[in-house]
Amino acid sequence: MSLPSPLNQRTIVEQHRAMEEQQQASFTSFLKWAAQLGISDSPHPPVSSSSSSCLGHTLTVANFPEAGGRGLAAVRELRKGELILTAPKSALMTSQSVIDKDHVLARAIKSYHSLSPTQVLAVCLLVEVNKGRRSSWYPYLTKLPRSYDILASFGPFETKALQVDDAIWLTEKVISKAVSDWREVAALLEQLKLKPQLVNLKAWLWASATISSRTLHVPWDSAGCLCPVGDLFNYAAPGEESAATEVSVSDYSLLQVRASRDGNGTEDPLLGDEHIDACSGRLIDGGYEEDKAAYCLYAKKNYKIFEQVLLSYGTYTNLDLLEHYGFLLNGNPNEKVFIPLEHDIYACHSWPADSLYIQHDGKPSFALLSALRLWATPQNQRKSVGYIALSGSQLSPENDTIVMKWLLSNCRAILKSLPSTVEDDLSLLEAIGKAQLLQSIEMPNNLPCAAAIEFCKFLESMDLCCGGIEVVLLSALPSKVKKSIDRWELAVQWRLKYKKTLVSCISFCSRTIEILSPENGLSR
Ligand SMILES: C[S@@+](CC[C@H](N)C(=O)[O-])C[C@H]1O[C@@H](n2cnc3c(N)ncnc32)[C@H](O)[C@@H]1O
Repeated sequence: MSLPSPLNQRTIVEQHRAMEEQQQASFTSFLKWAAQLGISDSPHPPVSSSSSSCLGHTLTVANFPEAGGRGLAAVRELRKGELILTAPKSALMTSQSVIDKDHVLARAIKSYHSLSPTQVLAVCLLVEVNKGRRSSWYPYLTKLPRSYDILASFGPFETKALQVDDAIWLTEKVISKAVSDWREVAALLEQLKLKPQLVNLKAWLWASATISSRTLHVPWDSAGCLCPVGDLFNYAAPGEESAATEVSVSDYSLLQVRASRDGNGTEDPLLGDEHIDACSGRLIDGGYEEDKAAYCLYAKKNYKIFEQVLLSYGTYTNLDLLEHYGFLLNGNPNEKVFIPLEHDIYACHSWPADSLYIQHDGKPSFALLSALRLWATPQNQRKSVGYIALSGSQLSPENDTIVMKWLLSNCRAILKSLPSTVEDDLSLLEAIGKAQLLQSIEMPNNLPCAAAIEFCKFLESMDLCCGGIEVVLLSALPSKVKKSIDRWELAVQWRLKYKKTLVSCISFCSRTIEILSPENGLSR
């Protein structure tokens, strides 16, 4: 196949422009609709709901290709702690608000007591989508993404591309949970006589991903709420903003805390806590405020005009971000790399397993270092030095050398056991990026062996034979292939970050061993 001719390229550009204009017009009417619901970025919203937009005083919708795509930008300088968006309770889409207005759904759902709050909200969402233009949420529903890249949407090829057992295990677990959740609601969806395309697994995955990646926490429903416009804020890791401000900001999880969704919606005890700004004595990101009967969002830091205004949905590793939101961060300060630990390492301390990891900068976590120091101590001496290790202090240079050597050789062994190297992954990402940019898949002839094999396997998994093809235009391919390329890229990016952290750990251990060596005079 050949690349588009200049004439065809012009037609594509024109089509694209026409589509953008159409989208802009529909967004303008969406923002007007939101204003009518009482959503506003002004601390003093107009009394009548005749405003032509809910934005413009503080925020505007903008595109940030490098940080989340569609998001919200400041239209003026914002001060930390300033109210930036208010959405009254009536503008929040919750299970209750949908069920209250739909008697058929209310009657049907009564017989399904065992469904979790998240399942109920997903059913409500599908019911509203099924209504089409008749739904009072229609302007909002049409602005939701058509598909998501969260782990539950990964296919077998993309799952395998994660390469690391823990990540593959988690992906398989979330996929099978999504399938079993769907099976549990299948009878209800049938009973509600939704259109066939809304009762299948694909639709269920879409609804669950919408909830996973967009709901805000509300105190009365552990499934959270969907907040038009309020769900357009992209994510910044908590703590990132403190570098730019004087007061350190506490970590308040604004979007729904995921742990609370697991099981039967048991609340996370932290959710009851209000995380208060040390200066203003007020919620930092925001939350539902009973006295105002509204969801109120506040600037987490000072913003310059046109800067993207971000929220911290919570503290997440890159795997968590992929699981719940379908993206990952470069330089995520909360990244954790877990490595396999032998049983006797666990047996000699009481640190929780999830505290034993390698940090994003390659250093072992406080607990991992402490646990390894104890494990590297002869068993009969552990009791007497236990408190020193627990306090984070070095037991001896020799002990630390053993620990660093253990870590170093384990990181090396893990890297060796993985099917591709850092260099392979970098080449693969370049090839994937080129395919996305040129909108065509071409098997590059200079790929390293492991990357070339994977590229070929991708083509085969998409039923695009690997051997004979030269160029396949993405625009001519089903969206399934384009989505798969995006997810494959995420998987490669994730495993590359994992490997880079192990490489940093190896460097850290080598440097430390060097410093501790007798030649440096630090050994006793
Ligand atoms: C609450 S929505 C934010 C608005 C979203 N960009 C949109 O267009 O509707 C959360 C989703 O935005 C994207 N996102 C948010 N923050 C991001 C970031 N820092 N980098 C990349 N994607 C991000 C992810 O797809 C995530 O699931």
